[in-house]
Amino acid sequence: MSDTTMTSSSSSTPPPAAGEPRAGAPSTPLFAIRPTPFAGRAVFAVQHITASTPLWRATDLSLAVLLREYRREVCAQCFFYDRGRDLPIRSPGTGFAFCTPQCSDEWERGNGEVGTQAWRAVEALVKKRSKEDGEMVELGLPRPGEEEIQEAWESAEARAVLIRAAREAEKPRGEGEEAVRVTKVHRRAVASALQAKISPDVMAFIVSGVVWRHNAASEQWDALLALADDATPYHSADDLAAFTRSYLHLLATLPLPLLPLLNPGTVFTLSSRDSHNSFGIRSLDDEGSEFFGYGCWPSASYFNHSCGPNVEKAREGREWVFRAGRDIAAGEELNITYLSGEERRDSREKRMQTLKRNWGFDCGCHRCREEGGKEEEGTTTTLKT
Ligand SMILES: C[S@@+](CC[C@H](N)C(=O)[O-])C[C@H]1O[C@@H](n2cnc3c(N)ncnc32)[C@H](O)[C@@H]1O
Repeated sequence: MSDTTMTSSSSSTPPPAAGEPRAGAPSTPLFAIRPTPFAGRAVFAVQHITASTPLWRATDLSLAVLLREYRREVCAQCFFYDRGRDLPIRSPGTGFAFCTPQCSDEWERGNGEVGTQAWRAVEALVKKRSKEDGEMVELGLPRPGEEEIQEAWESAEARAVLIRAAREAEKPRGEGEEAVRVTKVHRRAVASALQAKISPDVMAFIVSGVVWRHNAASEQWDALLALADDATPYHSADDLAAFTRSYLHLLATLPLPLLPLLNPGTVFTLSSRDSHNSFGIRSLDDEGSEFFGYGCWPSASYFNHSCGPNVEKAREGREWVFRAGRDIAAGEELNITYLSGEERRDSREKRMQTLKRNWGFDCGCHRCREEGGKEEEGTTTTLKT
């Protein structure tokens, strides 16, 4: 695979045959994952489940972005939030805050030495620059198509080659090894990447994903690859530009051991899986009105959405727990809701718009079909076994 191939990404194991479980998919005697006619795979009860039964606990957080504006108030490890108060422990090097020394230690352990160094490097460069625009996602702009995405990454990679060569020169040379020749052209490529406009939250997305991949076992990467993907994950041309710019900036900045993983293939794969699978990390009271950021828990990403869900989900620190919201018959599809508390009360039309805008699908759940007066078979189905 070339570094700029956007349609696939290397997996360490061959894809499973039909009917075989997917890497990282949840496995329990209570439910099974099966294909549906119109909504990809979904989760189906394989036995009668009584209300409140715990169904699944997702502990497999992969990449996560804590928006920069919340970094003093939300614990970077367990996402604890004290109604806007600054948290007691602050890591000046990385800019993250923690609720306890244990959370701070766990965060460092999870990121490892190289990961912690990477976050320090990013903080040092973001701190030097005022927060620049480019973080706001303008809605309603056309999304870049596959060709535009491919071209943007190819053009970024042409510059990346020069930056990589300049960074190679930082490596200590062994005896007899020829020194890398860095010319004006290389230095200009590095300087221009460093001067480009910065997008701190996009940078955080890439760093989180690349550090996670660096530390993850190959099965964890396979679990991410197994998720539903989005071939056009960028909201707008500006969003795509923020990604290619941040990629070059990070190439000029991150610790050398991360550079082999920092390539268009990996960065695109992270966006393509994040797009249809991330969960918002929100405040736990007030119906989640504060949006701190988002993260991807591969094992939690097999539940389809319903506007009248039968499964309740709740975040407990860094984990998600799923429980039956009511009695569920064997064969019924298990659905969560992708809508926030407020959005759930919206009209059918508004809910459908929100889901289309944020997730890119036309909701085919029972509630939407009933409210739309449609009789035909929709996308949410019952498993007939
Ligand atoms: C988190 S994934 C859920 C699992 C996914 N169906 C799969 O095959 O991996 C979210 C995607 O599932 C599909 N989906 C989920 N709920 C749906 C619904 N109510 N109607 C139509 N499609 C839905 C959409 O393609 C959406 O982007």
